[in-house]
Amino acid sequence: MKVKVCGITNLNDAVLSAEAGADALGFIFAPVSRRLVTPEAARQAGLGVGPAVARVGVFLNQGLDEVLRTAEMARLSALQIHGNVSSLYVSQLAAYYPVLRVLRPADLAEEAGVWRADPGVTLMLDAPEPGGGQPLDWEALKSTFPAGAWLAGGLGPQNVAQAIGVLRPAGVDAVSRLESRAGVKDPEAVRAFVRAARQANPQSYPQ
Ligand SMILES: O=C(O)c1ccccc1N[C@@H]1O[C@H](COP(=O)(O)O)[C@@H](O)[C@H]1O
Repeated sequence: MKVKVCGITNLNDAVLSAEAGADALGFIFAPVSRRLVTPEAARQAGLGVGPAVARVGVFLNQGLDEVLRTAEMARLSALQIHGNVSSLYVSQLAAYYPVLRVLRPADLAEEAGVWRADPGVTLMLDAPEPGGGQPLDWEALKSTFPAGAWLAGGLGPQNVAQAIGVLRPAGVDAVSRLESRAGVKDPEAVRAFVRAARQANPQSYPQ
């Protein structure tokens, strides 16, 4: 299972997250975000942690050209795509980068099946308001959570093990509960989150 620490805005937080054992760092380019980062800052932070850590750019309803130009400038290794976009849009991006396609629970029935046979697109379930720190109803999602999907939404050191036990996601992702303030990581929260995710045993919660 992969662990992503999102909302990275500086080299120091990138290094502490990588040293804590994160498999992926998230850089948010959605203009509405309180963790908005420039491509240059993302490039410096992402390249500062070496080749083993994925550098995921987060986008929300942004044009294809803007996404691809930003990805190139920031030296991203993958794209996380939120928003009301077409499957053609996602497929066009997936021709250049591995894609995490973020869906809300309400979107699952309509869109989850589209990507089942596409290895270049991985689903991630998140709350309707991304970056809001609101957990999903994991029990309610048990019957529809797609195999191989990642999970986000209000995850932190205190609840990630339970979420893993209920849904067995292929990856977990968090931002709000890992910060001392928007855009700045709390080192101990990051370390505790990665540790809790790594130690979680999917068999340890009654199914
Ligand atoms: O965090 C944001 O500001 C944000 C803005 C626009 C799109 C995505 C954003 N964050 C993503 O939301 C998940 C869940 O956040 P949280 O842990 O519930 O606060 C986060 O991992 C980002 O990928």
